[in-house]
Amino acid sequence: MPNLLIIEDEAAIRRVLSKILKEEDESYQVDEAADGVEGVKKIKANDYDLVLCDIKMPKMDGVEVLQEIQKLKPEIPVIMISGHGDIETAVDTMKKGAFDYIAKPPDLNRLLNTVRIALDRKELITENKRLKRKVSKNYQMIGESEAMTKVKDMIEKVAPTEARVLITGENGTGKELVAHWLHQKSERAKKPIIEVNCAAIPSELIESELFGHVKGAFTSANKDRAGKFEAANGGTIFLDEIGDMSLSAQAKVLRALQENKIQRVGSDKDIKVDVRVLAATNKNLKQEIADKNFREDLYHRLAVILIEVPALNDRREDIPLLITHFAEKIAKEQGTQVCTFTNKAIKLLQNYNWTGNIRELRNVVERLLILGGKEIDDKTVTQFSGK
Ligand SMILES: Nc1ncnc2c1ncn2[C@@H]1O[C@H](COP(=O)(O)OP(=O)(O)OP(=O)(O)O)[C@@H](O)[C@H]1O
Repeated sequence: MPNLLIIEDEAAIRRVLSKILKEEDESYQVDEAADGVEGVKKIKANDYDLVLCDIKMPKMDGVEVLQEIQKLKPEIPVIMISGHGDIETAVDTMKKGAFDYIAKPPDLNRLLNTVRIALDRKELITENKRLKRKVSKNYQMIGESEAMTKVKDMIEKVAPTEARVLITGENGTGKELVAHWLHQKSERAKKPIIEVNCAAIPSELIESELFGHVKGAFTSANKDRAGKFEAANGGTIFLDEIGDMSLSAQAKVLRALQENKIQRVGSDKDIKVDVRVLAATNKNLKQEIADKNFREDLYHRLAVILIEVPALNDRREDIPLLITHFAEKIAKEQGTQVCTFTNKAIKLLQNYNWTGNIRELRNVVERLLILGGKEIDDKTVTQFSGK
């Protein structure tokens, strides 16, 4: 239900605006303030999705109110209402951050349109914030073992630089998580991180996926299309499972890294790109080089910094923390109660041979939560863990 506030000293205009808005949409909750001071007080006390604010008012004028809102709650869009004499001021308020302005007497269509657009934008901003919070929660990195501390320290050091990083480690150890942290803690964090799973894309499509193509480059290319490198411009590209990339794609990636230029498939026009490259693999690339499956020159370009993510079996001391973390997370996702694990149950899980690493540990915790009840003991673990 959108909450709107009208700040206007002329009672008649306040009433008209309020009526128009309520008639337009029954869900609009419209509140009123008779001057700037009252308006600011209300904004401090309540959550509004939109403020309509007159410019000329006694006590505190609209420009001051706007500045106050931007200090208090900058996410609220403000639409200024201007009289004949203050159109110039109204235009000026837009430079100061007002969403828009409408002239008195208000044109109905224009007013409703502006209100709708402002509310949509506010919703997008809120949604965006929520998603960002969710993403950063999802990418929590648990672990205080020596091995994990080393990884975290390395991330802190390397993330703000432009260095390319090769992340190695077994499946499910958290390589993708490391890549996201490197991006989030870099200057490029405001731009996207684009992930490409090189193993999941057929080799004949990988070049077009990475570099895009022009119409007619191949049978199904019915229009020009940008690739992932262009999409990541200004940000980061994360080439996951790079050990599975075809040799011809490797040659093109090498060129992109050497020259910061790419060409769409089917075109010889160079496109400049500014992309930081992070790559990950669970393969032993040195062995792949020896077997002629991976280019040595590309390896050296990619592995400026190497981060090796330890296997879970090499950092068992993190297992109790991870169990609690996943137990809480899963309970939250499923809306169930958080369950506890007895010391014996934790010991048992600590001593397993984890071949699927953290991903496998999460699955086991989930299975136990579903089947085991409120307290998980060693017997339940033996019964249900499926190990
Ligand atoms: N240190 C950690 N703390 C909490 N969760 C983690 C940690 N490391 C990994 N995870 C979680 O474990 C799962 C697997 O991690 P991720 O996908 O990063 O592994 P990966 O090494 O990239 O796997 P793959 O090689 O299969 O692509 C994800 O759900 C991730 O959020």
